Amino acid sequence: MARDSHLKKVLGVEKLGKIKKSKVLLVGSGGIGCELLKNLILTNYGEIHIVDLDTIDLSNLNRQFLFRQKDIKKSKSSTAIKAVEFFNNDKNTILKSYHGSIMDTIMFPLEWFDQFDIIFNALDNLEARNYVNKIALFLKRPLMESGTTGFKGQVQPIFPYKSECFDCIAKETPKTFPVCTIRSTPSKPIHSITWAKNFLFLQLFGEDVKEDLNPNDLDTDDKQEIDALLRENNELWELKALIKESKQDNIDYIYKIINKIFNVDIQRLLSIDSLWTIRTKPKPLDYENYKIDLNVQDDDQKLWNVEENLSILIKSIKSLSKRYVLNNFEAIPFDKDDKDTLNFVVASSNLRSFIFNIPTKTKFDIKQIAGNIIPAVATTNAIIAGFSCLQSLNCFENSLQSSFDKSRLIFTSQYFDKFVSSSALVSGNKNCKECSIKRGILKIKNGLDTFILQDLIDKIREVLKYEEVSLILGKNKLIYDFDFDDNLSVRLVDIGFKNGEVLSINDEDDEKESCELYIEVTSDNGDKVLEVPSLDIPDKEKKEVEEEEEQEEEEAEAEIDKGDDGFIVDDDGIVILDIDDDSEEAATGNNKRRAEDENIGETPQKKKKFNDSIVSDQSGEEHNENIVVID
Ligand SMILES: Nc1ncnc2c1ncn2[C@@H]1O[C@H](COP(=O)(O)OP(=O)(O)OP(=O)(O)O)[C@@H](O)[C@H]1O
Ligand SMILES: [Zn+2]
Repeated sequence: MARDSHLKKVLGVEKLGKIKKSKVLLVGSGGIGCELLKNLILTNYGEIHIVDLDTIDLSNLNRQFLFRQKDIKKSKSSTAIKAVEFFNNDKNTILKSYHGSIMDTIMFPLEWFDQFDIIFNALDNLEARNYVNKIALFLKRPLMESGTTGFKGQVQPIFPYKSECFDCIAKETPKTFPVCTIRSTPSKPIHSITWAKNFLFLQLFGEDVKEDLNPNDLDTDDKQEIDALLRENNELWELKALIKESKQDNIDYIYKIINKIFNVDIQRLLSIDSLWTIRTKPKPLDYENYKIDLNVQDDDQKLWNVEENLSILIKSIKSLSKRYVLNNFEAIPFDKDDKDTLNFVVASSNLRSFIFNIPTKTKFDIKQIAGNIIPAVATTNAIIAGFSCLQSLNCFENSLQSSFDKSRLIFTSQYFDKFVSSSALVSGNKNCKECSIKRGILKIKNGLDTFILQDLIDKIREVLKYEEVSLILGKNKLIYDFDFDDNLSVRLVDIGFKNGEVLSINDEDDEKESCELYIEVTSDNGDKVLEVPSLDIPDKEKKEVEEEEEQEEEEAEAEIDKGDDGFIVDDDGIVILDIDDDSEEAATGNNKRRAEDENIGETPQKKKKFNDSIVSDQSGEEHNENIVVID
């Protein structure tokens, strides 16, 4: 009761009344989700449904404060709602949990989402975030998007078709390196680690498929270098054969492997003069000069010397080979928590770094890098969840415009003099593939196995006023266009129409905008229904004129309205975070190697690259001045 009167004072009777009547969806009950669930209950939201696909793991307990040791292996969402009963002792809030992926269209069809007034995302991956963003667009439902990575965090209130959506700003893609940098001319610790984890380890203990190296993919025009790489590839295949035949009491094969990788291959690279005109030459490593001690400690905080790295590498190869042979040559996956795989990567990457005169790293550091770990900070999650809840209160304004005006994008960073900053919401990106097009629901009732594609196309022409269309089902299945009419008399069910699929409609004459329809399949004992929504699809030209007018209006408004609303406003002061900017821009001409060396990029034609998952910020979002988010 005390909470209720306090909330009344802070929020006002009217707003609190609306909150109490609201039903909201919380997606994810991990680091942010646990905090957010508590906040939403303490704000007296009427009904909260929480979805998570996972069970509780020991590593969650340090920050997902609703979970205890006894809960390990239990469903996150149901455990979370049991734990919060303590805050919900007046039963003010109705709670419901679901164990499953939010992208499961059978468990969570669009009409299920439709019951919610606000959606909160507390997810850790791009795919699910993109999916929920799309759902919010279909239903025009406010979405509070949030994410953290270490000290960095972000809350993005999304008002579909009014503010930027989650996809309006391109997300960082995993960082990649040219094959040649990794295989021939590494210059940073990350290059050595990527080589050890994504090349050497896979070659020796990965899937039993010989890597098919295509010279066109190599980002180099140097014939000698290409020959060296191809030869190295074949020889590695032979080394794998050595491992397969290995006998545990004889480790000569390990010395052969080490000699080949750290000596013979390096000698071969050294013989290619063109590589070393401006670079420091690598120094081949002769293992015979070092004393091997198989009892050496693999201390994770200390930098290992060459002898220690060699000894630990030998030990790890020995142990991995044994596992490989015992398991009938089944691939061993790299796992940061698997001592042998991690030691292999640490020691071999450090040895490569010694050879190429690159600083070495501790096991602790390499584990973070190779395991793609940015430690989650409980406080950042708590702060971001707090802001997500606070921002949701703006959904209860009397107009969408007012909700938009009051809401802020919130950022946290690792800079303590600017730990929190915020900026106003902006309109959606006109070129956003998600929110620049119209959306609606295609209702198919009792007729999935009756209606044929021709029926649907007739309706599309009649209702949406397209003349000639092309249709794509799901991500990329072309089911009809001007030159492809094979499906016209095929039943929708046989083409692949099903509940939760999305149908993209494009104008073959390129006069009208495209649109997307969510396919909703239902059945009862009633009539057969095939209903295309009327969407008023704009003409492309007309849309452009409207957009220009809109932009002029916005600019005029921005001139007048320069006030702030009491938040910590710091639009100009948004800090540029440590995004590594040796990104790969396009360079022209054949001089690929030089372009890369001078850090001015490389050719856009390059196809094969090593994927470095480290700095990938998988679910990452780039915002304003390179603020990145996730978790
Ligand atoms: N498609 C999805 N549907 C439902 N829940 C999801 C989906 N994808 C991710 N999640 C959940 O979102 C939550 C994100 O929380 P968090 O970022 O703290 O991750 P975590 O898996 O709990 O922790 P960590 O990744 O650090 O071990 C997780 O509980 C995860 O299970
Ligand atoms: Zn968008």
